[in-house]
Amino acid sequence: MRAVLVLYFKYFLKWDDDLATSIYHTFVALCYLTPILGAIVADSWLGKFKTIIYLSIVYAVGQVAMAVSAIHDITDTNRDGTPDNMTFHVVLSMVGLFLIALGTGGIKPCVAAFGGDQFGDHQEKQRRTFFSVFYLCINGGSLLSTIITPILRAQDCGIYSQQKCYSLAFGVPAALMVVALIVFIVGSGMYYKAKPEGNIMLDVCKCIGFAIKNRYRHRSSKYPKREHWMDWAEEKYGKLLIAQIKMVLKVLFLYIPLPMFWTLFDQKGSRWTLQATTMDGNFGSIVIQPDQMQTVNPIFILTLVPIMDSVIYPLIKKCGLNFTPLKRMTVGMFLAAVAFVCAGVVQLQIDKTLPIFPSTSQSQLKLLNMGNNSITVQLTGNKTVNLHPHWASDDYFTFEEEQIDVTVGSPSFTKRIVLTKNERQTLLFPSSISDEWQLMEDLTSKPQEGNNAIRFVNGMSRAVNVSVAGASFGQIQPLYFSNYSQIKNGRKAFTLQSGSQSCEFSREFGFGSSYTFLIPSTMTFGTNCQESISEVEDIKPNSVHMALQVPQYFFITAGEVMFSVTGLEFSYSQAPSNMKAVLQAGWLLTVAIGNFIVLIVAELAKIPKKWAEYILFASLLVAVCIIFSIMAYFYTYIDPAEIEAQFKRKEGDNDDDEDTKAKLRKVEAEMARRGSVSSDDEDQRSKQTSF
Ligand SMILES: N[C@@H](Cc1ccccc1)C(=O)N[C@@H](Cc1ccccc1)C(=O)O
Repeated sequence: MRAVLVLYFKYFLKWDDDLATSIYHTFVALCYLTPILGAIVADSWLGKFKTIIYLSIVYAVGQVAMAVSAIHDITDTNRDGTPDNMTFHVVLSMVGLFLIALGTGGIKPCVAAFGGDQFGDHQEKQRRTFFSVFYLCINGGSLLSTIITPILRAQDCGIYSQQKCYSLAFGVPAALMVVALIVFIVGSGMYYKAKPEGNIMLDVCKCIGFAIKNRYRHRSSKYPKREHWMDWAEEKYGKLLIAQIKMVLKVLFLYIPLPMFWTLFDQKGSRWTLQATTMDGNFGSIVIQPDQMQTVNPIFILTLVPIMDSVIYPLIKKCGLNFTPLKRMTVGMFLAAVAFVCAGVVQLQIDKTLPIFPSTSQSQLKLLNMGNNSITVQLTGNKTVNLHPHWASDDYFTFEEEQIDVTVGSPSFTKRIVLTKNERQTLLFPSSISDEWQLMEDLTSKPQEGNNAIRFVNGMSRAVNVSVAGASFGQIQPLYFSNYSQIKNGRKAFTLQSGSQSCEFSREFGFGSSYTFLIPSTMTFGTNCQESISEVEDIKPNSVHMALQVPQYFFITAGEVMFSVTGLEFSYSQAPSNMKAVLQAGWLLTVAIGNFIVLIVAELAKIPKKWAEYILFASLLVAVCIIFSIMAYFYTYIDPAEIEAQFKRKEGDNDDDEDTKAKLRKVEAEMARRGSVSSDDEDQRSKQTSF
């Protein structure tokens, strides 16, 4: 759905680029923030199973709302193919997106934690595999949707008029979501469903608040220190709750540096795609568009996750190395930094091929002879150029002056030309040099999105109409020129028409070039005018191949597998039983914060050299990686189920309260179900050094 969202905003709702991208990013950020709500609902009230079901319904309703909002016929009363009441479509789609974000919040943290719940403590390996499979599924879905949804959107549909079918692109995922929900409900009897234990988040907040207040009240040195600041809640709250809060806080503290990973990771969708627009995407029989390069990430995930799980990790274990989850995450961060170094190196190669555009104190000029005779042109600074008929100077001349004298032919004819600073221009010489000279504004940057910028100069004495599939250059007046039109890569056939006569010529285009085509006065209209048209290359096509981005995608994805898949499993295994979904949401929060940092960094990091920006990001991540590895060094892995059992047992011994004893029996039954060793074994106890 995300794959076509921006296009829906732009072409259906008719929003401009800025509004479309802002709403898109807000929606994505909301999708990673709402898990906090979903997790609180699951852990405190509904339990994970019911939360997944209810919020999947919310999600499906949101998706249906999106599909309905994209039916143009609903408000197309005059049947001209465009909606007549745009407010209806905007409001319905915003409601739809809000419901989807809310639904995502319920599903994402709960599915991961609910999946984890299905495994006992003796099934650590299987649980790890589950998190890998979970990740594979997300990426399989992501890959399929990026391929299928644009195809669905490209279909024409409608009752009164046929338009691009956004409703199908939103409707098919809605239908699939309903099917998935039914499958999930049908399997209900097969799942283990842990019961929620009341409003745990409220208890947690109250307990933390009390500990802080109590610590402040006893700040005087006459009170003995306690091992942990949370121990100041002991007067009012049970040891178990305090121990559980300590577990969560320890993990959350460890999460502080993690958003930096996602800050780099999320830039593959923005900076790396922009980088791809300055590269050549021709892979022989297939041509890759810049934004399609992003699919390399899920493709690599689908191959790297099984390789890591079945080859790399076992191999490392065989070598006798203890590759703990936190070590994996550290290596993952480091690999992401390597990916950015690769991106920097690729950028250096690209920079070498980019044209040198004029600085703020310079202007650049190209000369184009429209006439049928060679001319000699002399420019200020003793620059002399011979221009053949219908020919242009090879490159631009750079000037620091604001105006220059241009002298042509013999007997010579001189004109003073006023140049524009920071601009590129082309000076057109007509056949009869005493006629008016035209000055055209050229591009001072590569055309956007890997497109090619094309324009025509009409050297004929009659108007010519030029068109190409998907673009029209309009009617070009004699001895005048057209505006630029953006065309995609591939072979393009142009039709030139003057009165009842026409002719065609075609040409292959790469990525990111700019051409001026001259229609000479000598051209005769026939079936083919291929030979007659002169072309002037203003900006060379991209020459650094997009395949050079593959190494950076490989490293960032390898980093993602080590960091993200491990992080999901780590968040589950280190969370107390009643806060599993909450810690999953905490993990997703690091993704959300990373997304926000990207927005801030995009504004702040205005380094003129792009390659230096990549290296800066890589260095920042290495610094964060070092901080994280130090924090990880001091982290002690725990077995929350075992700790909880010990506390319950102790509470049960000291307490005659039936409720506590019932809770203890429940925990022990749960431990037995999970196959955990419920013993007083000293060895077991010593495993949890911090508690
Ligand atoms: N490799 C990415 C591909 C992707 C991007 C956007 C949406 C779906 C997939 C990926 O797997 N991203 C995951 C990362 C993630 C984070 C937290 C919990 C589970 C997975 C994503 O869902 O964004």
